[in-house]
Amino acid sequence: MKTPLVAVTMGDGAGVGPEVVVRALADPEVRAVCRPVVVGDLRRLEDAARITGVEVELRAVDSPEEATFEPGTVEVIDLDLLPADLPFGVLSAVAGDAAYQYVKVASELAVAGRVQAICTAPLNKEALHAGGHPYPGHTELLAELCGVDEVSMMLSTPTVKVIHVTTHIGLVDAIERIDDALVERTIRRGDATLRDSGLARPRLGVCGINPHAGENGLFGRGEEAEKIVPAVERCRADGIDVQGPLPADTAFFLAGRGDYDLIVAMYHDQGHGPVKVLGLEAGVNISVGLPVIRTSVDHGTAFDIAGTGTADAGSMIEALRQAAALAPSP
Ligand SMILES: NC(=O)C1=CN([C@@H]2O[C@H](COP(=O)(O)OP(=O)(O)OC[C@H]3O[C@@H](n4cnc5c(N)ncnc54)[C@H](O)[C@@H]3O)[C@@H](O)[C@H]2O)C=CC1
Ligand SMILES: NCC(=O)COP(=O)(O)O
Repeated sequence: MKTPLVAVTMGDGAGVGPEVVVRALADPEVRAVCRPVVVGDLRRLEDAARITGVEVELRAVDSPEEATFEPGTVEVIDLDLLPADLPFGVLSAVAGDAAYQYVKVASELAVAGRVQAICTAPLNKEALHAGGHPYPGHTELLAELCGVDEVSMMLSTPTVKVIHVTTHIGLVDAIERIDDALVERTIRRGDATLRDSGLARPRLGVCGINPHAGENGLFGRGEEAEKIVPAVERCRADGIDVQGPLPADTAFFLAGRGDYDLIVAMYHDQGHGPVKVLGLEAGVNISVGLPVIRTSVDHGTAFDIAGTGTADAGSMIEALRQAAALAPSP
């Protein structure tokens, strides 16, 4: 049986993306579960292979259909957008624009059904903006490229999974944006995703916004009662096994203990903080609500170590595995 075709975007060429891509695609376990085609810059990937000491042959192809997936070979749709002397670890508009172009090509391939999933290496949001693409991140960019209004970010680790009600907006704006309808849609999206992955009755815990989930009105301005309780009640009435609002720290403690399959976090750092404590290699970012499968590393461009050959490819390897697991049959 054929494994899924996965378009792997190289991310920001000045970051660790090229290094984690070549490392991950040389991993026999990854190659056993998917047929990867990189969308990026061939020369940059050759630099990364040299720096990391990974022995692979990099080969340009025009399309996924042309790729042969021979062992020891990594095939690349070479957009050739980066200057040969692009320094590692330095933010640039040219690398930000290139990162955008890789995602655009990968999403076109996925929407057309020519690959079964996208797996993204990290882009730098400031570089993306400098390159003329003012998206908060991949999630919002892919939503637009795929013609979808709302997508949720899920972080998946073996210990805990988190879906976010809001992500890339300021904290004051996030609290303003959260309402019961958005909380309800996020709970339903998270529940459906876990059911699709084979869990018959996922157990969800929903975080409050304020410390101690407001402690019955002691902290905050009643946001839990207004924005979260009605959503939880409607979902429970429909048979979803969801509890909350819970104090966020308690929610994560309980999830770590095994009481919940999925935590619903209200804002970016509420969900990301606990996941990052588990280690960079543990986390995979999954976009929930796109018409295509997209997974990603859960770390950034790491400009401080880019070009040194020390970047850990664990998150990229796990992101590729999960892309393959979630992808429809080719
Ligand atoms: N999926 C994506 O495209 C993501 C992109 N970003 C973007 O990356 C940029 C930099 O973000 P930061 O907050 O500095 O986080 P970062 O994850 O790039 O770096 C934080 C720390 O983790 C280390 N680190 C990161 N990845 C590593 C790896 N694979 N192996 C070993 N060490 C690693 C770095 O060296 C640094 O010390 C920002 O523009 C951010 O928006 C951040 C997260 C995800
Ligand atoms: N903190 C995760 C992150 O910023 C990644 O976002 P995205 O690029 O996957 O939208």
